[in-house]
Amino acid sequence: MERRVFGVETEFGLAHHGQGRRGLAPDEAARYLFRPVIDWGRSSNVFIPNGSRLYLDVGSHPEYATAECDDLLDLIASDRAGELIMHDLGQRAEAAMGADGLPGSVYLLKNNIDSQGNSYGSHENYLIPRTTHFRRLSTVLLPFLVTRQIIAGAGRIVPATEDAPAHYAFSQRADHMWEGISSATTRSRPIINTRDEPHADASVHRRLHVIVGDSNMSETTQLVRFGATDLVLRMIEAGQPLGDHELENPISAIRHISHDLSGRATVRTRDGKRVTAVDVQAALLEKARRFVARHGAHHDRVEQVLDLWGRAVEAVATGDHSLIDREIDWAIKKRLIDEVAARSGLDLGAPRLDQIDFAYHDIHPERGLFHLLVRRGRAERLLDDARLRRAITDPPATTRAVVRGRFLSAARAHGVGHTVDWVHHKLVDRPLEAVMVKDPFVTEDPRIETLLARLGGELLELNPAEREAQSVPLALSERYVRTQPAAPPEPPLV
Ligand SMILES: Nc1ncnc2c1ncn2[C@@H]1O[C@H](COP(=O)(O)OP(=O)(O)OP(=O)(O)O)[C@@H](O)[C@H]1O
Ligand SMILES: [Mg+2]
Repeated sequence: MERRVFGVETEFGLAHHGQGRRGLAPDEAARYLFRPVIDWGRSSNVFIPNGSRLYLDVGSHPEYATAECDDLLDLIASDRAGELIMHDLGQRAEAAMGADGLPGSVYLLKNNIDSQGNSYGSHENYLIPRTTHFRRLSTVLLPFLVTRQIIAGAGRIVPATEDAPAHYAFSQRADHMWEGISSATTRSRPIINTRDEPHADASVHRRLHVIVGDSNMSETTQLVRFGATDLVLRMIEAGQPLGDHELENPISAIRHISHDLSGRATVRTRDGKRVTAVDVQAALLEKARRFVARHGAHHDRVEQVLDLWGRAVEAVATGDHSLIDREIDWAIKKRLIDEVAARSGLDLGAPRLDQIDFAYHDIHPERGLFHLLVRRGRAERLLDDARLRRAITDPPATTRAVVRGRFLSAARAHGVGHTVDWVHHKLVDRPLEAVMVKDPFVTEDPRIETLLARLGGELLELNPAEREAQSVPLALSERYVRTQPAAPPEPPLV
């Protein structure tokens, strides 16, 4: 595909630590967290002006799904904006709890395992042509995803069991995946979910739903995670021969690989060979390099993706983690844990190191250890604060998220009931005029403008300072005000 749509959904861990008393249970804390969202949108499942979705399912893992992006940096910016939005909600929840006589601290973690061992996800979405052969997803993409943890894992201290001492693993999610490819619900945790909900023209496209990834704190790790996956998909789509690494048992392989930091653990392929994660990644990387040399780079970060992908594979193969310990989450975090362990004479089973593991994923910009490492120059960034701040309010400029953001912001300014999802745009009073935007690459739609024009009145767009000054979370700030009273509206069709 020349242009691809990407989206990533992140579920956050949530905890409340009470001051001088027990903290709130996570579901109660979640209710506080989403109070401004419900006040704003009358629901705990809303699309917001930047085109993304905020969602609180039953349970207590608030979710943010980025708007559709067709550019990797937009995707990373939108995902990082999600963290800032959650942090803003967290600070407000903390204040509201305090006002209700429940002082304490709200913790929001962008990781995948809570202290009870429950797992929650970071789901990737890739638009692919419907013609992509399913078989190649299992022979090429699945082995790529099973081994991708060595280049994009978030790392984790695994507590001691009867069989093994405490140790450091590549991945947070690996031990929590149960199937290879399946169309079952995401609850059964297939690595690739084939549920057919393309949010696009179903005769042309599929939405590939990848459940296996770890949530990343590091922007550079995200770049290699999404960028390498996109390159592998491009090669599959181009019909490029990529060898066959189909695994005999992807689920035992993903666990086995995660727990062996030497990268030398072997797993069996369907045709009886034994391969390591390094073998699989190095082979696909080499193919990708040749593919790019032949076809050219399709975006301006391709070289950076290939370079970092290469260094990550080399770091694991040689054990020289310093090649990536400012850019890849598992290595950034491991370096910190190793230093504290050495300085304090602790072994990996020590509770203090466990706390560091969690605190790395704390999204609080001052308290979170990943952010501290960035400030100390020990972790790289790709995007500046201004870009992240824009992504809180503005949709990515090159996809239909622009249309969604415009529609819902305008409908709000007009004070009319409306519903939207990834594809649909509807005014409650005019259900027959609902507009479906199936093409995720369009950025304007005359039917939407016609529909909005029927509401009469002029809208004035507020500038960033005016949006900041509103008393709601910035992500929920109004984009327009109406400057004239509405003309008597045209009667709806029904
Ligand atoms: N046509 C598309 N192709 C690829 N990704 C898309 C497309 N349309 C939307 N997306 C992305 O897919 C993600 C959908 O997130 P959402 O959480 O709503 O979906 P879901 O996982 O199917 O639903 P749920 O979480 O309720 O199970 C978003 O990140 C969005 O940007
Ligand atoms: Mg989702």
